[in-house]
Amino acid sequence: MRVGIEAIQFDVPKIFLPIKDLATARNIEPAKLEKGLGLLNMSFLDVHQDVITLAANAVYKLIQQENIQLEEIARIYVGTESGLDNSKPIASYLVSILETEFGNGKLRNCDVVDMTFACIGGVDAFHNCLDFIRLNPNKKAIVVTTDNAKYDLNSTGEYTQGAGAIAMLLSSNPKVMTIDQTVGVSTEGVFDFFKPKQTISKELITAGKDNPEWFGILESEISIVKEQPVFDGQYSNECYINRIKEAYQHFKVESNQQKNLSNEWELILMHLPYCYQGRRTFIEIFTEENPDLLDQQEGENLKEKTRALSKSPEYLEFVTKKLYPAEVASGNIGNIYTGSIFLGLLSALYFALKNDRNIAQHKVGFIAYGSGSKSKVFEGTVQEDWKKTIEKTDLFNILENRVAIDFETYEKLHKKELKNSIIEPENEFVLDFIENTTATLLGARYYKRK
Ligand SMILES: CC(C)(COP(=O)([O-])OP(=O)([O-])OC[C@H]1O[C@@H](n2cnc3c(N)ncnc32)[C@H](O)[C@@H]1OP(=O)([O-])[O-])[C@@H](O)C(=O)NCCC(=O)NCCSC(=O)C[C@@](C)(O)CC(=O)[O-]
Repeated sequence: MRVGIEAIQFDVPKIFLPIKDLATARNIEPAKLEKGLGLLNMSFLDVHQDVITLAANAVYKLIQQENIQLEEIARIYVGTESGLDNSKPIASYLVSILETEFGNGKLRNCDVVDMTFACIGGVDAFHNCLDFIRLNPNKKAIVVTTDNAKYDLNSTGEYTQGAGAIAMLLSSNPKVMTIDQTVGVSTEGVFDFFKPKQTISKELITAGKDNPEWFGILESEISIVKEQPVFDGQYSNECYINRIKEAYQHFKVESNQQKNLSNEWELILMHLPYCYQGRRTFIEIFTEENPDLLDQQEGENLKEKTRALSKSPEYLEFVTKKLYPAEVASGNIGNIYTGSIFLGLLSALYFALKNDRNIAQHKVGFIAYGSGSKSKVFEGTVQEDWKKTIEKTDLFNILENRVAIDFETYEKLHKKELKNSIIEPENEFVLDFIENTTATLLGARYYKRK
């Protein structure tokens, strides 16, 4: 049976910080970030936004674009690692937001939930819903990924920040792409990047009561989830590489394909925690799959030869054809955690469309990663009708029309010091207020469309 992606949409903040401004302010050579890591611009949330507004905007656009009747949606599964509540999922917020717009009770029989496993939680929600459709081919599901990839100021994660949401309609009428059932997996329990509940003192909670970052904390409680992760950057890279190599091998075994898959795949879509992480990692697989090319490289040992191969015309041509199309949006947005791999998919398809590349019926490879850690590798096939839906997303024009903010504004937004929006919201969902007086609703978030 054919199941997969019928349509896709996205939402990102209308503001961004140019990476060279961050580099200058932090005394980092701009070339390191721009040429070394591939970073150009970084999306950042405006005052009226959070991960729920991003998710709601992406789903709203998907519903309008595809003229979806809410009653026909059997599932809304959210992948996120930026949950705003330890009990009530983002999916539940989406139900009330969408019903306010499209009619009360329309999602009463819809199964909704959030799934969390760092950046791979969106892929988990995606696979879960695809399996559901395989069992129920007459049903449809929406998978939403939404995250605010926020790191501490002055940390090595700071220049990899980003924010955004992706919404996908999954069905047995996959006009954009079919997704195969076989999945390669590699898992290991590690601490490369995580968001532990931070224990803080009662005094600090009282002092911070008016800080929106700590909303909803009762004075009797002493734990909060901090937005920013605890992480070890270079170790997380190591985990990323190891998991991906293992999942890739597992995929070959599971799918009975011992051939060179990277040759078979027309496009390769990887989780991109920053733009060039995919190309800096894939060289390891390319090396194993091209031993003759490796032998031709200069160098005393495997490490030196691999490095030489990574700069070779053959690898650069491979990167330009297969990896670069997915990098275009990433370099202009930053990490969006659970949505990063799907943003890569949208970017690659939009890029192919704009460059008149004929990719219908071609196979693409997905390589997902989530810290903690897990990688999943799987395949999809682009469908004949892919162009019509992808064109409607207007991806590159929307990115082009965003507004740059200066470094000072960025720092104030990061510290939540601003009260007024940088860009007045228009045709979008906004966080209206957070209840802070009624005891039984303390911390409840309310949204509206402006
Ligand atoms: C990712 C790191 C560790 C990077 O750390 P870093 O120290 O900023 O950069 P680096 O030293 O690893 O690499 C810099 C590159 O720039 C080059 N360079 C240097 N100077 C120049 C110059 N002048 N001109 C041109 N190039 C220059 C330099 O040569 C090198 O390239 P290479 O030689 O290796 O190819 C850091 O940004 C970080 O800590 N990020 C946060 C964690 C992270 O993103 N980890 C990635 C893997 S884990 C993951 O993907 C999961 C995650 C994070 O998404 C979370 C989740 O699952 O929920």
